[in-house]
Amino acid sequence: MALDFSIGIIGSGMLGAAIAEALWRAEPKSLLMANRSGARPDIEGFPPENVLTDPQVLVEACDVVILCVPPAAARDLRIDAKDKLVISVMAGVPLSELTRISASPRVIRAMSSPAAAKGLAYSPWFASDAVTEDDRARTRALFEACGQTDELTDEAQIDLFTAMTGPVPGFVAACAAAMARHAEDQGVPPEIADRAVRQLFLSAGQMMGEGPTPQTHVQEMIDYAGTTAKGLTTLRDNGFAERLAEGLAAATQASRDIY
Ligand SMILES: NC(=O)C1=CN([C@@H]2O[C@H](COP(=O)(O)OP(=O)(O)OC[C@H]3O[C@@H](n4cnc5c(N)ncnc54)[C@H](O)[C@@H]3O)[C@@H](O)[C@H]2O)C=CC1
Ligand SMILES: O=C(O)[C@@H]1CCC=N1
Repeated sequence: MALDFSIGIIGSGMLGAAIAEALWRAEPKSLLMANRSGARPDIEGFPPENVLTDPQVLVEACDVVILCVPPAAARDLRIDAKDKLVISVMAGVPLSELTRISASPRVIRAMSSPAAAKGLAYSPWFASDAVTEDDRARTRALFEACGQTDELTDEAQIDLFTAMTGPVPGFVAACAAAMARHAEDQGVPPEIADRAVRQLFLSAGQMMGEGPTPQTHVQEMIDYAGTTAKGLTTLRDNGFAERLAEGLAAATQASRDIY
């Protein structure tokens, strides 16, 4: 679906600017942004006059409004968007609050990531009862311009994805950093460890973007019974998945507690 509707983004920080970059590339009918300073995001060809300082002026000019301010700022944000589709990508702000903030019954709570700028975000979303099929089509189109997207049937899972896919490179960076540190501990110069690990994660990301699932990749390497199998089974037997799950659960809980 073409972005044949007008879109406004309130908040043009790291995430708002990344989503705007993706949407601008998809040539929407119109794209406005609002922030407190009126500063223009660094997006090639984005007209400075499309950046406003009054969120309500933006709302009145748009069919779809995306809320992208910090969760703490959402407490004081009030717009009158009662006949608009309102989508939030804010961490931890519940669906019920979105109607209070915007006066719209047609609200969507979503998660996305700054990888949207490269068209690589994963953006799951959960819709209120009043959201129409037309709204759903627009939401899908908008998030497909940012990468991959899914509609969820359980709002609580948005907190899980806030932990898992909202931060990019997030938990994957933690794994890369641990590998680089191990190489350095074995005497590898830091710049070589850094280059090696970046190349590994770049190639791994591309290989896992298609083909077998990650679980299948792991099982295939274990079944191959070579050097990697020894390492993977050691990780498995020492609770790697369980420790990672603890980290994700803590971040998920932080999303539930933030607002
Ligand atoms: N940065 C990230 O990696 C991710 C961020 N998020 C969520 O996206 C939202 C924005 O995060 P960032 O872009 O990182 O924040 P940021 O601090 O980089 O930018 C916040 C933006 O909101 C604007 N703003 C703040 N208060 C405002 C108000 N009352 N009215 C209008 N504009 C206001 C600021 O001027 C700025 O443009 C947050 O709710 C965060 O939880 C979600 C996923 C990933
Ligand atoms: O860490 C954070 O709070 C933001 C929200 C989701 C990902 N990053």
